[in-house]
Amino acid sequence: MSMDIKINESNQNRILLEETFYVLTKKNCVFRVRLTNSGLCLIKESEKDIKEQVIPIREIIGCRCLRSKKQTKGCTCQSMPRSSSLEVVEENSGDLDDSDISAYLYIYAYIFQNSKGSGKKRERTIITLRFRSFDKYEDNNKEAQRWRTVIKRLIKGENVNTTSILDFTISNKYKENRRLLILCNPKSGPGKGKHIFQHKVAPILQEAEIPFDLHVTKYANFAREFVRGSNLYQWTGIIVVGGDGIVFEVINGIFERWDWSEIIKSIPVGVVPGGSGNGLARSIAYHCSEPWLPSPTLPSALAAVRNNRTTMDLVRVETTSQIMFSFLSVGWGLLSDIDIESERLRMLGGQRFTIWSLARLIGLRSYGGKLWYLPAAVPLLETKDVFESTSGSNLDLPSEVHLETQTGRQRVDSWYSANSRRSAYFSASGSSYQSTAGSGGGDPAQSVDKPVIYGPAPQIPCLPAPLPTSWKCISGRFVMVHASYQSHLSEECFFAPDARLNDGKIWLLIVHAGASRSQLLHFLLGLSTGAHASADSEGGPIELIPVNAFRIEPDMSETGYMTVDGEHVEYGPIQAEIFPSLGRIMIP
Ligand SMILES: Nc1ncnc2c1ncn2[C@@H]1O[C@H](COP(=O)(O)OP(=O)(O)OP(=O)(O)O)[C@@H](O)[C@H]1O
Repeated sequence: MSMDIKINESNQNRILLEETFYVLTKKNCVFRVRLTNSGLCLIKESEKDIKEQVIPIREIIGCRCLRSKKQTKGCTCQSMPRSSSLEVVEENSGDLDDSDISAYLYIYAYIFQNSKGSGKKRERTIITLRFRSFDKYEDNNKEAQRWRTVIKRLIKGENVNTTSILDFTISNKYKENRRLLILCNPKSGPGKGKHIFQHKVAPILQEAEIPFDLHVTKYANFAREFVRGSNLYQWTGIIVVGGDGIVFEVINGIFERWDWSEIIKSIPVGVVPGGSGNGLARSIAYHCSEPWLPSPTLPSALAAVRNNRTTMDLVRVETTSQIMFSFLSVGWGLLSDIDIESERLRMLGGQRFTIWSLARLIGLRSYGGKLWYLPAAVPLLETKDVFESTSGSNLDLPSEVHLETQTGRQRVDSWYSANSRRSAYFSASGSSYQSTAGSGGGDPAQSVDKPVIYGPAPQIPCLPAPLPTSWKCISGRFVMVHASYQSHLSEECFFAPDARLNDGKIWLLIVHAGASRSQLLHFLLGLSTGAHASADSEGGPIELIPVNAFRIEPDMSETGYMTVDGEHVEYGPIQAEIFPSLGRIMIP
């Protein structure tokens, strides 16, 4: 066992490529740059000392080979000298400077740094390596391309050995085989979806040299129809730029395809937050210990370019008229009221929830009905990615580093197990269902076409059928019943602190009508920090219970709101069951 670890460690640190570079502006300063399976190591040797910094491969997102750009002649009356900053272009550009035989390798990294006060933060760093050891550009380019190929393969998670590097010649240079579908909602949140994509995501895709096709949604349900009707196999991933509503459309569009099981396994979904809630994007960042800063697009953009993906629990939701697959929440009562009624304050972004929470607390409502739930049998097992900080004495790299060589040198998927565990109760005989109403967002009263919903077969009795005695039942009045399968319902709502993307549990929060206003205020304030979720809540006025499935039967003499992933669905009986790890999601 320990032998294996040693072999593995030495493999991680074996030098794949090494080169010496010089900093033109600093005399007697030499950089030895090494590439190993675990990262890019910069060793700075000066007269005074030797310093070293390793940039882990997981912090590098891409690299590009470029040439220097032809200098444009300055105006004759120009008195200032031309800027010394390097201008580079693509190898095949008509604008390149033939007189410079150097090949430049630009390496783009987003390095974790502990900034004072604001905790962990990623800083963009560009390392420029100038290859000019040879007399001809072609030979220098050959070297730069070799480095590029090794770095790209390492980013993709491939294990590169020293013998294969010899094959990384120009004719065998790295070719990207990924292509992303971008679905961007221009109307999400404060209406900045397109801006976010152009300014925050596209530049990172360009640095990573990942091609993409951008489709801007034209109307509600556009993304759902697009996913349902397109040849998705031309893309290796789907990036959604928007809020949870558009993610809901994409996921349900997948389940409206007969080949849903193939698509859900092979094409991961990534989300770049642009909505007013952004519960999924926030939960992914939390799951991966990524810092969440005021404009939190970086973790999502990084997830889009990396090859990392993980499984995510999905929940099959059944109402009297439709079946849908949910990734975030099912709600009845207070939080759903806030979600739907605050729509009119959409322009305020996330603030709308806070303002409407206070309004609803003053005019508090409760709803009568029955709640059944099936408690989760197995306790939660937490798996968490930990970002290690680089050890040793750091170089404190600035945001740009220019270096150059010396001249003149010579799982068995859960839906299968779900099918095999089909209970004797469910009524549907296959795994496709016809909705009787328009499924998905918008006004539930508005009936559109009737798409077939495919997906795994249910494991619980269908909605009107009686439930087994193993289910618990509470009958009474509720301020709310809200279920979540993610840690965060929105950027500010830390709903289920112990929930993880794939913990296999639905976290059911029950607020009984007996809860006092001060308990409710305490509860609402605690939602932002997770303080509301105390360990021994069971039996109290506010309970948080992990379950596998639940059913709500509201008293139909009253009216109210019900939501699935923040989308309005018809008021009435509703039930939900977990399908652990059914989805695939991109993670940073
Ligand atoms: N071009 C469009 N015009 C009008 N509505 C659209 C358009 N594209 C998508 N939509 C609808 O906008 C709704 C809301 O979008 P989205 O979820 O992206 O933002 P949000 O509601 O602000 O965020 P969140 O769901 O996180 O609160 C979606 O349900 C979608 O159906």
